[in-house]
Parts: sequence; C-alpha cells; structure tokens
Amino acid sequence: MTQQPKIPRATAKRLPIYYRYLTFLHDAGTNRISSAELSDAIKFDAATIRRDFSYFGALGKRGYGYDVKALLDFFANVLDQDSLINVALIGAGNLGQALMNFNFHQSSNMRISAAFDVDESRAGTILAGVPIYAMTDLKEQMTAQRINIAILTVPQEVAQDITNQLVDAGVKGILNFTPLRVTVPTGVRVQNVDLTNELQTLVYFIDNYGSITTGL
Ligand SMILES: NC(=O)c1ccc[n+]([C@@H]2O[C@H](COP(=O)([O-])OP(=O)(O)OC[C@H]3O[C@@H](n4cnc5c(N)ncnc54)[C@H](O)[C@@H]3O)[C@@H](O)[C@H]2O)c1
Repeated sequence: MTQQPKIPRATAKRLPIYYRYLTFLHDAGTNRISSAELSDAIKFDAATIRRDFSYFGALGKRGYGYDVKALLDFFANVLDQDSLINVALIGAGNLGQALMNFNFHQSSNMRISAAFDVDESRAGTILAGVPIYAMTDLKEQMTAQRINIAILTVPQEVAQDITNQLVDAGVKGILNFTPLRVTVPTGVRVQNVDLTNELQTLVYFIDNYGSITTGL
C-alpha cells in the first residue's frame, strides 16, 4: 500500500462505508455520482463527504461529480483491498463464535484465519472453517500466518494479560470487545467496540434530537 496522508479518525471510520457503497454502484453500472447523491444514499452530509474526499486529493468536478471507478480504485488502494488480511480471534466463546460465523463476509479481503482459546475442549476444533488453537500456539501461528491484527473476545479479567501476549507475538492492532481499556505500547493501536455505548448513544440522540441521523 502506498503512503497515505494523515486523516482524522472519523474520516478513517467512514472509508469502508464509502468503499462498500462505491462497489455497489460500480457493480450496478453507475459511472459517476455527485456528493449530494452519495449523501442521500449513505446518510453523511455532502460537505462531510467532500471534505473526506479532499483529504485524498479526490476532488469531484463541478457539474460532473465523482468518477465511481476512479474513486473505487483509489479507496481500494487506501484500504489495502488487494492484499488478504488474516486476523486472529482470541476467546472463542459466545461472542467469539458469533464473529467467527460472521467472518466479515462483506469484505473480500479480511478474514479470521485463526482463533485461540484457553479451553482445551475448544482447542483443536474447527468452527465455521476457522481452526481453534491452544493459547500455547499463539506466537507460532501468528508468525506463521503473518497475523498482526487480533480481535479480543476474552473475559475482561484476562484481557490485559492476553493483550501483553499479543504484543509479544507482534500484533499491531487490536479490536477490543472487552470492557477493559487495555494498555499497549506505542505503535500498537486499539479500537474499542462497545455495543452498550452504541445503544446508549442512540437512545441519547433519540431523546434529545428526535430521529436525526447521527453518522459516525
Ligand atoms: N463489546 C461488546 O459490545 C460486547 C458484547 C458482548 C460481550 N462482550 C465482551 O466480550 C467478552 C467475551 O464475552 P462472551 O459472552 O463471548 O464470553 P464467553 O465466556 O462466552 O467467552 C469467553 C471465551 O474466552 C475464553 N478464555 C477465557 N480465558 C482465556 C484466556 N486466558 N486465554 C484465552 N481464552 C480465554 C473462554 O474459554 C471462552 O471461550 C467479554 O469480555 C464480554 O464482556 C462485549
């Protein structure tokens, strides 16, 4: 992937949404789109879309809009869609298994390729095509499969310990579903996912602003 400019986190979170919708447009034979039409479809305001695109120098032409194929190629490169990204999942319990079943089918280039669990009855089995390994295999498998992203779905009491093991195994990014805000060294990124927060935010917006779209 080529070097990309530094962009705000909120913009980065919108990129996969742009990419998915542009893929849809391209598959449907649409050649160009205006920021207003995009805005209508994906529910981000047009000014936000224009600003996001401008970070990458992707400037639409007045009266023409954006070339769908050019944008799609551009975002594919930004999002590194051409290389397969193997992801590890630690903690193959209720949530972990749901994620393994889901396995990011909307994305053509990301997949959970290995799961790990301390429970010996789970290790050595395969779920939804994903092999579950013992924790003792963590470092070896992460190295062999060139995995540097992990999903954390273990109980919060062990989250920091597992994070340390992941860092030791060379992880660069953790998608953390546990309620613990884990500590990592510089150079390792953590993205926290908390459905309770999301739901509370939704309730807050409905209570305070009616049914407006909040975006990201
Ligand atoms: N972010 C969210 O919205 C959200 C939603 C649901 C659950 N969670 C969190 O996700 C985590 C998992 O929840 P769950 O319901 O799947 O729990 P679970 O008990 O069903 O699964 C946890 C799994 O982790 C394994 N495990 C325990 N200790 C381990 C260790 N030291 N090393 C490796 N594996 C270990 C267990 O054997 C089990 O398979 C919890 O921290 C929970 O709070 C978050």
